[in-house]
Amino acid sequence: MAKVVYILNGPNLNLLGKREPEIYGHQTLDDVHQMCVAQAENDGLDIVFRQSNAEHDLIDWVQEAREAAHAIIINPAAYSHTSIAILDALSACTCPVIEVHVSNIHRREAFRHHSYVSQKADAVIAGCGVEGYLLALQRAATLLKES
Ligand SMILES: O=C1C[C@@](O)(C(=O)O)C[C@@H](O)[C@@H]1O
Repeated sequence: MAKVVYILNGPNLNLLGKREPEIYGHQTLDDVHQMCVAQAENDGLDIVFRQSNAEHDLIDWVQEAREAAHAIIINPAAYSHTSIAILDALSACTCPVIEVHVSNIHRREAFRHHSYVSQKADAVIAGCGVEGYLLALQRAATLLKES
């Protein structure tokens, strides 16, 4: 049976492609979803791809992934910098967690430099544009092959 990777996206990522394209690029979240489906197929992985602007949805989905996923890829967006609750939910998971940021958060405003989620993440990918999602999937596939 194929291993399952949850790919969770936080607030405002529904506006990818329209929002600050000079920072986040021109590809939409739907494009990212399609790219991830194609790569996951190559790696023999099943993906669950979701986005919400609500912190509680992300927490509920991480709790769901705790039972259902073999790995979690998460772009918590602005909640990276504020949400101890998402960190706690991820900390309750035993599967690999990979954090993705489209932009290089370390080259931006100081308030973006710290991510609570990074404390739990096995890997952090930032500044690779939406390709970061594919790199995260590649890493998840490697970790799942090793396990
Ligand atoms: O919404 C986002 C997107 C982001 O997570 C990124 O993907 O680069 C970076 C965050 O600082 C920001 O709040």
